[in-house]
Formats: sequence, structure tokens, C-alpha cells
Amino acid sequence: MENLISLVNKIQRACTALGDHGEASALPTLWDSLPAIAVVGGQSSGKSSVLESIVGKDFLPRGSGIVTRRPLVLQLHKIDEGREYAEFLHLPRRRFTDFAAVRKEIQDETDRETGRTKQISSVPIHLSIYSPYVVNLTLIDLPGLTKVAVEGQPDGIVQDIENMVRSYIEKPNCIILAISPANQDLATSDAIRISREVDPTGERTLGVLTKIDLMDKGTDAVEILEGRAYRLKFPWIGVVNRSQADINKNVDMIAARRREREYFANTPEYKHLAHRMGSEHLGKVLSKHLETVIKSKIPGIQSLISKTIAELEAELSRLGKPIAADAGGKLYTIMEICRLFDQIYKEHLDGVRPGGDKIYYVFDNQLPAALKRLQFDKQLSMENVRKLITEADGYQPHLIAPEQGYRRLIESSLVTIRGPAEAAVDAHKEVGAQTNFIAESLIILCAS
Ligand SMILES: Nc1nc2c(ncn2[C@@H]2O[C@H](COP(=O)(O)OP(=O)(O)OP(=O)(O)O)[C@@H](O)[C@H]2O)c(=O)[nH]1
Repeated sequence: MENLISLVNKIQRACTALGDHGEASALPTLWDSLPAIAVVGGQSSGKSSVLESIVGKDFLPRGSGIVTRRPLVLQLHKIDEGREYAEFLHLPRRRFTDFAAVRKEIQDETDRETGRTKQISSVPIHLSIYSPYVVNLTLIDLPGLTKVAVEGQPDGIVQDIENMVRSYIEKPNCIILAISPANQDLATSDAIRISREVDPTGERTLGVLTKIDLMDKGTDAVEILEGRAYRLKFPWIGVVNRSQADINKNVDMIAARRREREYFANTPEYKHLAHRMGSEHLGKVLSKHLETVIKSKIPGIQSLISKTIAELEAELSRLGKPIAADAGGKLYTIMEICRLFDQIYKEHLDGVRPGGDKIYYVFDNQLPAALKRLQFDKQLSMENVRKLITEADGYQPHLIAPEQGYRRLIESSLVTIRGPAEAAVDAHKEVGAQTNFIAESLIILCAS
């Protein structure tokens, strides 16, 4: 089962390398058919904190305003032992063991795509984390939903973010991890609002409640966590992440996870729910759920891949054999095409293929008539011939026609007959599509 997630991880990476990240394209997109978990929520709802808790590492950029400006496809790979490390798809040969450097690279790579203008982009960044302490999982971190653009951001950014988030979560294969803070009314939760829009029955929405520890005294989240306030198909999961003060004090993830466990186990209101609360539990639920969804989607993915392969093979065979890069290979291909052209053309003339009569008509009537209409008098006047020969070869005794001058005369005449000759070739177009295709291939090849 674990291999299933890593297989989907590999396909996702291949999709990104080939520029398929689910946007409109001429080919069917494989990306869209792959199940993935997208993290959505309002700004400061705790998305980054949830992701970092699942991974058990500090690695996401922090700051005010819109920090996540490109989707981050985060692939977690469980390894048996050894040191944790991270790799970016755009930096294939570099292993990051320092997670502060990972954070910096996410920022830099975001800026490379969007500039420093706080714009957003839908081109994802791919990050893989290998660790003995993670579960196999793929999560897509999306920009936080906002209500107003801040200084320096274009007015449309609020809508752009919402459209981008919607474009990910409206796909039927997307599992929505909807993050809502417990210290705000659930009715105002951006995550619930947008997920309800695309998944009204809550079939593929997993609700996560953050900041339970920050709720007003005398209130609790039991109604929500027990699914009585807002029902989803899957049970709500509550988490307690590090507060800003914890982050400032560099409280590490292990200690934070321990504190979170203790919080649920020792708070009387949540004691009975403690076994299904917390980031560790969330990670396991997500991994299991993703595996189940992948398993159910395999037949669909397989048939899409087979269909795409068949379409691409048909396209390839239509395009013909690959063209050699070296001069010898190219010459060989040109000769081959010429031979084929010659053979098919002859078949038209011999009556094996239709249209030979049209070719004869072109050469017997159309071309000679057009040539007769040309004005060669001036070009072939004695005066002009003498001038050309003198300029080309000088006065020399010749037994046969002086070569250079002779050539120039032919060249200039060829230019004159070019028009009727091309018209004769055009007239062949009606004869056969195959000869045209071959002739066009030949022209392209010669030009290259
Ligand atoms: N006390 C407490 N603080 C939390 C909790 N979750 C998040 N925070 C704090 O809330 C603030 C925002 O959390 P983030 O994880 O950065 O939120 P975000 O949704 O990723 O924010 P943006 O990337 O700006 O959209 C940080 O200061 C966190 O420390 C929680 O469960 N309890």
C-alpha cells in the first residue's frame, strides 16, 4: 500500500517536469486524475503550522501578508533510517539537510516565478521530504484565502487566490483539508465556505480545527469535534499547534507534539476524544485515506494512461520516423523521402493511383502555355547575352559556350520561369495529399 503513494508521487513529479499541473491543455491532463490532498483555509488559520506538525519540522516561510504565493506540492516519504533530508524537483542534485535552507529556497523559488511583487502563480513548487518520522503522504499547500489586498498587491489578488484554490479543490480527485481556527465562529470560516461550495455533501472534506487552546474561557470545541455543529462525512480532528510565542522561543516539534498529546489527554472536555485528536493522528488518517482513494482510482488512472499512450503513439506515427541530427543521417532521410516521392509520383503517372491525367495536362498544356507568355526577348537579346558573358568570363576564345556567362543566363531565366513552375507545382495539389505531404516534409528538412 505504501508503494501506491510513492508511485503517485513519482507520476506527479513527472507531470510537473512535463508542465502538466492541471491547467487547460491540448492533451488530457494526468495530474487531474491523481488523488491529492489540498490544504485550504483563511490567512493565519494555522495551515503552515498543521503542515509543519505533520512533517515534524520547521520549513515553511513565515511572515505577514500572503506568504504562500505558489502551490507547494509536499511529498513525504518514509525512510527506514538515516538522516532527514529534503529535495526540490527544480534542484534535482541538491540534498537539503538544513530545513532553514529549505524555507529560504521556497521563498527564492517563489520570487523567481512571480517576481518580488507579491503576485501569485499557479505553477507549483515540488518538495520531497525523506524522513523516518513521517508517513507517506502528498499534500498541496495553497495560498491562504484573504478578504482584502494589502499594500503593493494588485486589487484582483483576493479573487485570484480564491480562483486558484477553487481550481485545485473542485477536482473530484482532490481531498480537501479544510483548516478552521477554533477561536473564530465556524460560520465565518473561509475553509468551510469554499469547501462547501465544491463539495456540498462533505464526501471529500476533512475538517481540521486549530487554535483550540486559544478559545475563550468557558467555551469549548466539543460540539464541532463531535460533528454536531457542522457535519462532515469524516470526523473532525482538533490540533494544538505551537503559538507564536512558542515559535519565537524555538520550541521544537517533538516537544510541541508531546504537549499537544498532553493537552487533549488532560483537558476534561476533550479526554474522551483524545485518541482521535492531534497532528500525529491527523498525519496517519490522511495517509490511510489517501491510500484508500488512490486504490479506488487506479482503474481510472490506468485507463487514462493507456488512452493517452494510444493517442500519442497515433500522433507519433502520423509524424513519421525521427529525423537524424547529423548531416549524413539527414541526407539519407532526404534521399529516402525523394525516393518515396518519386515512387508515388510515378504511380500517379502510371495509373496505379488516380490523378495522372491532371499531371499530364499540367505539363502538356498549362506549363508550356504559361512559358510561351513570358517575355524572354529582352533577356536573351544579343546585347544582353554579350554583356553577361563579358562581365562573367571576359573576352576569351571559347570552343563551347563560356561557362560562367552561360550559367548566369540560365540562372536569370530560371528566375523568370519560377512563377509558372510554381503554379504547375500548385496545380499538383489536387492530385494527391500524400505527394504534397512528402514534398512539404522535404522542404522542411532541406531548410533545417
Ligand atoms: N496557540 C496556538 N497558536 C496557533 C495554532 N495554530 C497556529 N497558531 C499560530 O497562529 C499564527 C498563524 O499560523 P500559521 O500556521 O502561520 O497560519 P497560516 O494559515 O499558515 O497563515 P498564512 O500562511 O499567513 O495564511 C502563528 O503565529 C501560529 O503560531 C494553535 O493551534 N494554537
